[in-house]
Amino acid sequence: MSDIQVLAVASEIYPLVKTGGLGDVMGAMPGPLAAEGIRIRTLVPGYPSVLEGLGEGEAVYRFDNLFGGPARLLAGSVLGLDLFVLDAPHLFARDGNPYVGPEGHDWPDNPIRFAALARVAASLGKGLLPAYSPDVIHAHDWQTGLMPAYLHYDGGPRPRTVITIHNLAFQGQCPAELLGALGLPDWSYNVEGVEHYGGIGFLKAGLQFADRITTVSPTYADEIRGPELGMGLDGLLRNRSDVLSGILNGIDEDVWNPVTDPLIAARYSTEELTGKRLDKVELQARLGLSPEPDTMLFGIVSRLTWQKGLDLLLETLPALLEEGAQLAIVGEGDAGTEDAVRRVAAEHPGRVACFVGYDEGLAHLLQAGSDALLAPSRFEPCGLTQLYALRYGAVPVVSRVGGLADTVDDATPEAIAANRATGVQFSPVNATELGNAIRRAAALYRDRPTWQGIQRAAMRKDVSWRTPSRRYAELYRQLLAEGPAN
Ligand SMILES: Nc1ncnc2c1ncn2[C@@H]1O[C@H](COP(=O)(O)OP(=O)(O)O[C@H]2O[C@H](CO)[C@@H](O)[C@H](O)[C@H]2O)[C@@H](O)[C@H]1O
Repeated sequence: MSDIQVLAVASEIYPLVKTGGLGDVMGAMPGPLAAEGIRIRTLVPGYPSVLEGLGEGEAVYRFDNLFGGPARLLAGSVLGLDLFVLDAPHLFARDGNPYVGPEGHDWPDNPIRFAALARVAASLGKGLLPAYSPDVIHAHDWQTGLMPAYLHYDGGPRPRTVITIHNLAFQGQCPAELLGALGLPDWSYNVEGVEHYGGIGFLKAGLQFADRITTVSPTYADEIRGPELGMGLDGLLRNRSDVLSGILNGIDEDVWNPVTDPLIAARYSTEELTGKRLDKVELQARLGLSPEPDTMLFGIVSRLTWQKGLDLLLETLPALLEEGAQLAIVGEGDAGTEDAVRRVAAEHPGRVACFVGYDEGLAHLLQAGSDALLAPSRFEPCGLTQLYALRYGAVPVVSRVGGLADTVDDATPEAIAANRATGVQFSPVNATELGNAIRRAAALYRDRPTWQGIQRAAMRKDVSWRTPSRRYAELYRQLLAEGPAN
């Protein structure tokens, strides 16, 4: 079987640029997929951190005027990742977060910035570089949603297309007046085209025109077909049910491995957990929690948004403190939630601590040092922090939604007896049930042999890319077996 060439396009890729799980997935997928005969090259924006990581790169195309300024397409490889980097200084030469400016608001020209990215991906599918012709173009999230729409309106032969929803909450909506500026024809503005609730919907356009739609867990693939979690796109997703599927994320086992992790204080394995205790002491010291290695420590590392249920956790805090436990929070996000987290930490010195900001090393230490990892999300397409937690023996305590439901085995008496319990699940998602789950986890923690059994089962669980990469390879092969796109 010959290799399949896939052009992936996304606005993040770890380790060059990451604000959350999207970056991790884009950085982790190409390696395992290569073993399945899938060659992935990823097109990403030339943010300063990306250009710095790329070094020289080879200029393979020059645009005199790409959406308002000159640009270059660079090709190169970084740490085994084959990249195209869109060096468009008028769009991407901005420090800090890729999406928001220093005042914390979205960059006003985000529609143009990401239309340019999608346009270049589509053009690569239409022969921009004679030496490179991808079989499939795979878009990820709203930033790249216009790619299948451009190919549709360009007409003529084109590669097959896939779009993956990493988070339906972010849809990329902009005013209809931008249609021309985005390079879309007048007739694209209708409900069967790019129109979405009286504007232009980037993600909507992708979902409308991609040959296949995937999301990052089977349960989320079901949930988004319903009005509750469909976020206004459930009707479209129901109509396209025959091409929609859920493929779980895996983790990068080279980056997230407690046996080798250089970012934690002490390394450990399923057989030898002593190091984990040292990591807990280090985490307590780093965050200013009382140095109590035997006290149960709950951790959470998350974007601080409504999705992630931080407000529920703060409401449930009395239950956690009544159990005598400690809480470590690492995250950044909504200003109100950031303030609430700081306030709670100040009110409970030594018992609750937080780091408000982004710190990759601390995220690793939190996984290594926590006894239990909280993920009380209201919805969760897949979730990576509970997968890292499984690998690091930080027993996940999660809401039973999306990928959390699919990846954590609840510690029922039967599951414990059968040695397959790997965490604690709760439902429905509210503060009362979260409180009950925290109490249940604390009771299990006090029963040391049972707790260690759960920890070890968690650490042994396969959270690698092995199965997911087979599923993606199958998807690409099925798509190509259907013959030419036009
Ligand atoms: N303050 C901080 N400092 C350091 N690291 C931090 C951090 N806050 C978060 N992180 C890191 O960001 C990543 C978060 O990934 P998740 O998949 O859990 O959620 P996210 O909502 O970003 O991703 C979306 O996309 C992914 C990928 O498909 C889906 O799994 C998920 O459900 C969906 O919401 C983890 O690597 C975590 O350690």
